[in-house]
Amino acid sequence: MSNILLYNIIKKNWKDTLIAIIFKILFAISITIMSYSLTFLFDSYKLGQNRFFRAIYILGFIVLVTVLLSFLSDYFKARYLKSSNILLKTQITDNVVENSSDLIAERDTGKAISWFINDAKQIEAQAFENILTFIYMLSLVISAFISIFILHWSIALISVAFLLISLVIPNLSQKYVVIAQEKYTRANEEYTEAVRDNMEGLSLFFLGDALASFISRMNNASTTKEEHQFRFSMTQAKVGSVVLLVSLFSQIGLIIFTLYISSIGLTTIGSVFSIASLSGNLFNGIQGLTSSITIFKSSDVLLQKFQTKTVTETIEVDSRVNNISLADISFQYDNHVIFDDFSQTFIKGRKYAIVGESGSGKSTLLQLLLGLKQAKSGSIFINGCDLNAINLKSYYKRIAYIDQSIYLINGSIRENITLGKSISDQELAEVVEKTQLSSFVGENLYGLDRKLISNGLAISGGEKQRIALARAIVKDVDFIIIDETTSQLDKENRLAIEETILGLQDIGVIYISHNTESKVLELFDEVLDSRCFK
Ligand SMILES: Nc1ncnc2c1ncn2[C@@H]1O[C@H](COP(=O)(O)OP(=O)(O)OP(=O)(O)O)[C@@H](O)[C@H]1O
Repeated sequence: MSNILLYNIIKKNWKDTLIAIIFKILFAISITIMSYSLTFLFDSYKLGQNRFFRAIYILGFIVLVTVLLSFLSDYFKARYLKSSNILLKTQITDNVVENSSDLIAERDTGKAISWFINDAKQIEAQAFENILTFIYMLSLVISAFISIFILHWSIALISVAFLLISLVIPNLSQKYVVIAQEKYTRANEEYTEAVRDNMEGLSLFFLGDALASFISRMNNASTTKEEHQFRFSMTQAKVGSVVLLVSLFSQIGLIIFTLYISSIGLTTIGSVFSIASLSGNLFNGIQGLTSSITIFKSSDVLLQKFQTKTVTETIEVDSRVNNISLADISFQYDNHVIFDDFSQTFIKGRKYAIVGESGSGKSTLLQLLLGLKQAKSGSIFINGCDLNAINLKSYYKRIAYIDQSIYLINGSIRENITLGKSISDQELAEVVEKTQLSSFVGENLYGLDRKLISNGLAISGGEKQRIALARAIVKDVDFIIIDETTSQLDKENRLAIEETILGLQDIGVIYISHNTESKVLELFDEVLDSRCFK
C-alpha cells in the first residue's frame, strides 16, 4: 500500500477492517453461488419434478443466506467506517496542530475547515468505502471466473480475452481523473474559505448596505466550486461510460458463445442461464474493480495531505527565556521592504513599547519574533540559540502573545482564561485582580463561569482585552508580546491595560502601542520607533 496514512489507520483498526472484508467476500461468494445454481434449476427441470423441487428449495435457501450476508456485510461496513473516520479526524487534527504556524501566519482557517468537512467525506468514500468495494468486486470476479471455468473451460478462455480489454481501457484515462480530483479538492478548500470569510463579514455587508455584494460573492464562490465538481463528475462519467460499453459487449459476446457451445453439446442449456448471470457478475465486477482502482488512485492526493511529516530535530527551550534578539534582520513582502539589517535585543523583565505609523511593520516584527514568518536574511536568537533550530511548542510555553484581534472561544470566561489548564481559584483571583476584571467577574469569582459565545459578542472591547491579558498572565511566562487592539478603546481602558502591563514583575513586555500620545509610554524602559526598522 503506497499510502502510509491509510496503512496506519487500517493497522490500528485491523479488527473492524478484517471483519468487514470477510463479510464482503462471503456476500460476493453467495451471489456467485446463486448465479451458478441457476444451471441446476434449469437442467433439473428436464430430470423430473422431484429434482426440480429440490433445486427450488436449495435456491430458496441460498437466497435467504445471501440476504442475511448482505445485511451483515452492511452492518460490519458501517462499524468499520465509524472507527476509521474517528481515526482519520484524529489524524487531521494532528495535521492542523503540525501546520498551525503556517495556518496562523496565512490566516487560512477555511482551508483547515475544508479538511474536516470535505476532505474527510471524500476520503471516507474514496478510500475507506472503496477498499470494501474493491474486495467485493475482486471476490465477485474470482468466484464468477471459477464458476465459469467449472461450466466449461472454453468459456473461461474467451472471458479472459474480454477481461483484458476491459482492464486496459480505463487505465489509459486514469490520469485525467487524478488531475480533476486535485482541482476539485483545491476548489473545495477555496469555497469553504470564501463562505467563512463572507459569513464573518455578514454584519459588514448588512450594515454597509452592501448585501448585493454579499450575494454575488457567495454565488461566485459556489459557482466556481460547482463548476469543478461538475468537471470531476464529467471525467468520471466519461471513464465510466467507456468501461460500461466494453463490459456490455463482453457480456453479450459470452452469452452468444455459450449458446453456440451448448448447441453443439459441449455444455448444457442450463449453463446459458448461469452464464447470463455470471457474466454480469464477472464484467460488472471488473468494471467496479477498475473504477475502484481509479478512485483509489485519485484519493492518494487527499491522503498524502494528512501524512505525518518527518520531524526534524529541534532544541527544546527548557529554561527561562532571558532574551530575544534580532540580528541583522531583513524582510520584505514582494518588493515592499519592511526590515533592512535591523537588530534589537529584548531582555526579560524590561518593558518595550513599539510605536510608529500604520503599515510600517510593527505586527510583522511580532510575527518574526514568534517564528510565524521567516526573515529573508539575519537571525533571531532565543537565549542565544537560533529560533529556526528551536522547538516552537517549548518556546510558546515560555511566552504569551495577544493578537490585535483577540479571539474568545465559545465557553466560560474561566475556560477562556485557562484554555483548559488547571489553575487554582486563588491564582485566578490574583489574576482577576491584577487585570482589573474584578468588577466584571463579580464577587467570589462567580462571574468566571459566565458563558461567552460568538467571540465574546456580548462583552466590551476593554473586557475582551483584559480577559486576553489574564490569559497571558496565568500562563506564567517570561515574555508577553502584545499587538494592541486597534478598536477604539477609551482612554481609561487603555491606561488601565498599560498600567497593568507595566506592573508585571520580572516579565518582559513587547507592546505595540497605537497611541503615541499616551503619558504612560514614557514609563516603558525603551520606546522603539518603527522608523528604525530600515
Ligand atoms: N501577508 C502580507 N503580504 C503582503 N503584504 C503584507 C502582508 N502582511 C502585511 N503586509 C503589508 O506590510 C506592511 C506592514 O504590515 P504590518 O501589519 O506589519 O504593519 P503595522 O505597522 O503593524 O500596521 P498597523 O499599525 O496598522 O497594525 C503593510 O503595508 C501591510 O499592508
